[in-house]
Amino acid sequence: MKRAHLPIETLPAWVKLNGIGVESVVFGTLGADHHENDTSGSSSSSSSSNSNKGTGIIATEDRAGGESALGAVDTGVLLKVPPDLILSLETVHGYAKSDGRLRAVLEAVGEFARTPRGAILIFLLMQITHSSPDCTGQSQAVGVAGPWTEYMKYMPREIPLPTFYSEAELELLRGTSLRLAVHAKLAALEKEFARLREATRGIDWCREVWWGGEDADPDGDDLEGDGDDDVAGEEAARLTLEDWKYVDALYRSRMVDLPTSGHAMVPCIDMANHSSEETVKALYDEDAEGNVVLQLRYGKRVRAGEEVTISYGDEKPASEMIFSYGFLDRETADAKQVFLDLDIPDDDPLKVVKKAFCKEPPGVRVYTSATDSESAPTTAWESSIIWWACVNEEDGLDFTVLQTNDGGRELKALWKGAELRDSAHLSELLRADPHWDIIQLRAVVLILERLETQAWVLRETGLMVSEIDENEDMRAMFRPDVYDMIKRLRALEMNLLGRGIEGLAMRRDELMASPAVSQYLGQQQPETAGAEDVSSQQQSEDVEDDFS
Ligand SMILES: C[S@@+](CC[C@H](N)C(=O)[O-])C[C@H]1O[C@@H](n2cnc3c(N)ncnc32)[C@H](O)[C@@H]1O
Repeated sequence: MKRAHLPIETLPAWVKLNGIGVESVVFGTLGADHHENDTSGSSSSSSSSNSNKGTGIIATEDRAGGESALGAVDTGVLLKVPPDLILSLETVHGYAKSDGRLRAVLEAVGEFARTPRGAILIFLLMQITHSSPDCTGQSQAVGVAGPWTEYMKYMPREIPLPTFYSEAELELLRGTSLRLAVHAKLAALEKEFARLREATRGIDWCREVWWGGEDADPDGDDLEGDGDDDVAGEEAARLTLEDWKYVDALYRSRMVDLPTSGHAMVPCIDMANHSSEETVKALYDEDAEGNVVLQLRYGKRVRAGEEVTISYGDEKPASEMIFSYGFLDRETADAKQVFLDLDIPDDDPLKVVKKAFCKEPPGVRVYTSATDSESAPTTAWESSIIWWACVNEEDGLDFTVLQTNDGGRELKALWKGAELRDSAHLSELLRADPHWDIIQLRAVVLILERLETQAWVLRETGLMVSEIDENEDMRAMFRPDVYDMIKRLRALEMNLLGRGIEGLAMRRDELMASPAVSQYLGQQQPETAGAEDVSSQQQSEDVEDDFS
């Protein structure tokens, strides 16, 4: 669906009309590296720059948060957005009270519309539809237009999130933790969009405006049984998966978490770009009247012409910054976290029941646990599924089916007779078990293998990246900003994996030397050979067999 856009220079009129308080700032287009006192509005994208920042908030005069000037304290308030403009689960349902069309769509999608993301995405989609050049003459049919219908025209034409990467750019993610996340997200978006279509094509205006009118089959019946009805409908549809990806990307990159409104979008506040804690100037908050304010931090100064930034969260991993916001700060020196998929092996006879108990996503999180300027950062890992993967019936894990009072049946998991509540409870009991070192060693070996595989893929696909580096024609297939950023992500994640592997290998060696493990390995030898006869070579092979 085509979208309507307005130049950012016309935003002040919208701001005034809607009662937003603005003090000492303007909205403007920025280059990637906007410098102090630079209001040139350039949008340079030199090779040393980060991706283009788009629109931002720029100070028009010198201000100092919390400091006294002429006897009055500067509260540092730069923007004040009234509560009725906040887009949250509650306000979307508020709009729906006086807009039957919106209400019908929210009702049709059911549970999804009772989440902030679901309600807001549908609302945004309706605003885009209202002003789309594709729907001229039909906007009456789409329900009530409001301030957000106009505000949507100031949203970026393109959003640099990975859900919009080309096939070639997605290939560059191979070996990074972002690849898994992006593929899962794309699959989820496709599913959501199919459900939206299914749920709303029975609504007259949706069928007419979104799904291609008569070609859209309201009953989902394919009378000829050749699948053509659906295909024809999809081809004629004005609303496409790209539109759904667009509203999802808007929400992801502009959503704020407010103390009372919860997950919400706030016009104008969402024009604030990010900078790291050292250089950040402002923060957002809700005041006593429910307004959302953008405010200078206490003791922070801005000078006229300088960009006013907020922090999107300095603790966020590199992959998450790219996933949610589409950029990676130049100063980022650590991936901070890598999440890798890791599951119970298929040949585990208890896999199905174990998975019924492990509610957490099957994977392992490797993260930087401590940093100091003196030594290399240390890493740690966390995984719930690993404890289910490491123990079996012969160790003391058991599953049993109990008859409930109402005649139903309930599956129970037990560790050495004690009923298990969840993964955390299993891990707690394992830590207190006399065989803890042995179980731990199995976990460490499995995680080490997973990290080594990931590092291997990253290294192998790194060869492909080196080839692209050497070949201008190949490089032309990528947007320079995206190419450069993913190369940095690859290097950061390789560094974190390397540190993780080193730490785990050391831990494996420590555990192998533990008396409990030596004794256990001794017991695994044929009776003729005493534990002392087992050479270290043999022991290491046993560990490979027993612990992988
Ligand atoms: C909340 S919006 C900020 C307003 C946005 N620049 C616009 O044009 O509407 C977040 C988006 O701004 C961009 N952005 C914010 N801070 C950035 C930075 N430090 N470097 C590059 N892009 C940035 C990213 O595209 C991000 O997804």
